[in-house]
Amino acid sequence: MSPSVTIDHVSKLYGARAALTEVSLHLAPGQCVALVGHNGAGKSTLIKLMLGLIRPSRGGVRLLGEDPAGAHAARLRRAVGYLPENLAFHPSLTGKETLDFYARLKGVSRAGNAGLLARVGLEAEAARRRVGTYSKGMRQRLGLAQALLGQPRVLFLDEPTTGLDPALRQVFYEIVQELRRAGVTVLLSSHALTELEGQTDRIIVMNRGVKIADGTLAGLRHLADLPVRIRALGAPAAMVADALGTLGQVSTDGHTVECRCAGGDKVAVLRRLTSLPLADLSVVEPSLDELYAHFLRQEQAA
Ligand SMILES: Nc1ncnc2c1ncn2[C@@H]1O[C@H](COP(=O)(O)OP(=O)(O)OP(=O)(O)O)[C@@H](O)[C@H]1O
Repeated sequence: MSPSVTIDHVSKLYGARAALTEVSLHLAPGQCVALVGHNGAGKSTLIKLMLGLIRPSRGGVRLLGEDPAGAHAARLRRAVGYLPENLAFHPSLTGKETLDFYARLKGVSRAGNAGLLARVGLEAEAARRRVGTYSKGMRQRLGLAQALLGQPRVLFLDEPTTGLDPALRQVFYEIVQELRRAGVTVLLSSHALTELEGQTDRIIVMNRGVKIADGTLAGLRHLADLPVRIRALGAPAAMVADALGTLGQVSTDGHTVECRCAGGDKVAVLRRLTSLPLADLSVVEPSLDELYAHFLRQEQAA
C-alpha cells in the first residue's frame, strides 16, 4: 500500500533558524500516529508542510502521492482534514452555520453536516446555538466536525485534546479509532503523553526540529530498555530480595515491595516472585512520559 504521506529528508529554515532538520517519515493508510515533543520541537511546522501551507527549504513532501503545495493543492486539500491548535470560530454564527461555512470553503457538500455534528456529540439543540455560548469542549467538538468535512483520507490534529475533560477525550479517541478502521491516516500532535498510550499505532518523538525516535510503544520500550518495575504485595522485602538475588533491586514503602529489573530479566524475575506467598503482583512498564524523557536525555548526551 503506498504511503498517504511521505517526508523525505526535509529541512525547514526560517532565516538562520532551523525549524526542522533532515526529517524523513512515511504515514500509511489506516495508521494513527502521535507526534510528540516540547514546545518548538517542530510539530506544527511538520503538519504545515504536509498540508502544503509552507514549503520545505530542502527535501520533498508528498501527500497522497502529490506535492501538497503544487498545482493540484486545492483538490488535494479536499481529501485532507485539519484541526489547528487554536481554531477561532465566529461567535455570532451557530454551530450549524459554522460547519456550513467551512463546507462551502472546502467545496464539499453540506448534506451530511447534521449527521457530522451529531457524530461529534453536538445534537440539534446545540447546533442551533451560537458558538459564542459554547464551552471549550463544544468548540473542540465543532473543530473536529470541521476537520471531518468531506470524509478526509488524511487527518491532521494539532493538540486536539488540550483542555478537554476525560469523558470528552474518550469520545474523541473513539472517533479516531473508527476513522482508523475506515483506513484514514490520522496524525495527532500532543503534549499529553499518558493519554496517548493505547490510542496510537506509532509514536514519533521530535526535539528541536530533529526526529529522535519513531516506533510502536512496544518498539520504543524495547529500544529504550528502561528498567521495569514489578510490585509485589504480601511478602516481606527481605524475602523478595532473597528470591531475586542479583536479578533486581528491591525497595519498599513498608506496604508494597517494588523490584526494579532490566526488561530482559522481567520473565525470570516474575518466575521467582510467583514462587513466593504473595497476595498480589503487578508489572509497571515504563510509561510514555518516561520513554520520552529517556529519548530526550539520550539526544542531549549525544
Ligand atoms: N513562521 C515562523 N517564523 C520563524 N520561526 C518559526 C516560524 N514557525 C515556527 N518557527 C520556529 O520553528 C521552531 C518549531 O516551531 P513549531 O511551531 O513547529 O513547534 P511545535 O513543536 O509545534 O511547538 P508548540 O508545541 O509550541 O506548538 C520554533 O523554534 C519556532 O520558533
